[in-house]
Amino acid sequence: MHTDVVAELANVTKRHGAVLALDQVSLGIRAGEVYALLGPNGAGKSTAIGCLLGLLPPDAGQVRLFGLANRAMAARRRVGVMLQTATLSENLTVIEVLNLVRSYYEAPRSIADIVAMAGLQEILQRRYGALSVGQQRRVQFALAVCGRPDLLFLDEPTVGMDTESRTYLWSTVRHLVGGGCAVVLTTHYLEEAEALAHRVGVLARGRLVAEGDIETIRARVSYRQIRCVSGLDLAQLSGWSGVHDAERQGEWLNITTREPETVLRRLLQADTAVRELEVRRAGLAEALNEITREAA
Ligand SMILES: Nc1ncnc2c1ncn2[C@@H]1O[C@H](COP(=O)(O)OP(=O)(O)OP(=O)(O)O)[C@@H](O)[C@H]1O
Repeated sequence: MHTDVVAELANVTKRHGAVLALDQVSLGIRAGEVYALLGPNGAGKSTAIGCLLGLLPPDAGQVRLFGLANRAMAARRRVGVMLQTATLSENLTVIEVLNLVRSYYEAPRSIADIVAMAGLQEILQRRYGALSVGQQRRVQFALAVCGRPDLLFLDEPTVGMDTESRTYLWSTVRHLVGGGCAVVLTTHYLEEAEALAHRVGVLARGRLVAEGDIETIRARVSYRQIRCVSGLDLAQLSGWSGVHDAERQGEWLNITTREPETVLRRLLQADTAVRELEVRRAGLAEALNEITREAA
């Protein structure tokens, strides 16, 4: 085991009735990293988080936080959580909610720090229940960090947030992680995983089917995308050797291939007027699709 692992699932299996939600999953989250847990709906991400947090007892395997049993108070004190649902009193103002939750901790962050970290300046005196979804999300983030956690769980943290709030939260997360905090992130915004994650774990049908940094995961895709402006006939092009798929968007051609060199040579010969040529590896989305398809 890595010495700086702060949260760990070791061979964890968890069933919900007949559904095998986690199938012998082992993973470890290290201090100072963002670990993104990705995968399609129903893959087992929330179940994995529930097990790590001690909300769901595993049927088999071990769960440890900071090397301790995850229900140990000494471990739980060091954890901050922002789940998808939060039950907070609608009638309290934001500052009242913050002060209430701060009172649970021996050495909470100062109000000024929390306000700056979550961008709450404008809404401190507003009633929580009257805030927009994105504003409530910012308050929930503030509550998750107010006890100075060493391990932070962010479950779809930026759902409902506008672009500016999202970017703001990302920069705060980077700052926290720079200070040694570990973050477990689940998100369906792959842009968010690409922006934040040091490592990614991909769950599919309860199994951890891939793990590594973003580049390693992206490298699992064998396809390349060729994009260019060309007047070539789509039907003809689709029949070329090496072309997996081809589509036209106005004057643009998008070609998917596993043999970019072969296709490029022929393309340049067939159309000497080709412009705006671009070849790229498929993105994280295509990689995840391919990985979960293989797993199925
Ligand atoms: N309380 C429950 N009772 C029965 N089945 C459940 C329960 N909770 C989860 N499941 C099932 O376990 C599997 C894993 O669910 P889980 O919520 O962990 O997936 P997820 O990856 O978090 O999905 P999503 O992206 O939709 O949030 C799914 O098939 C789900 O239907």
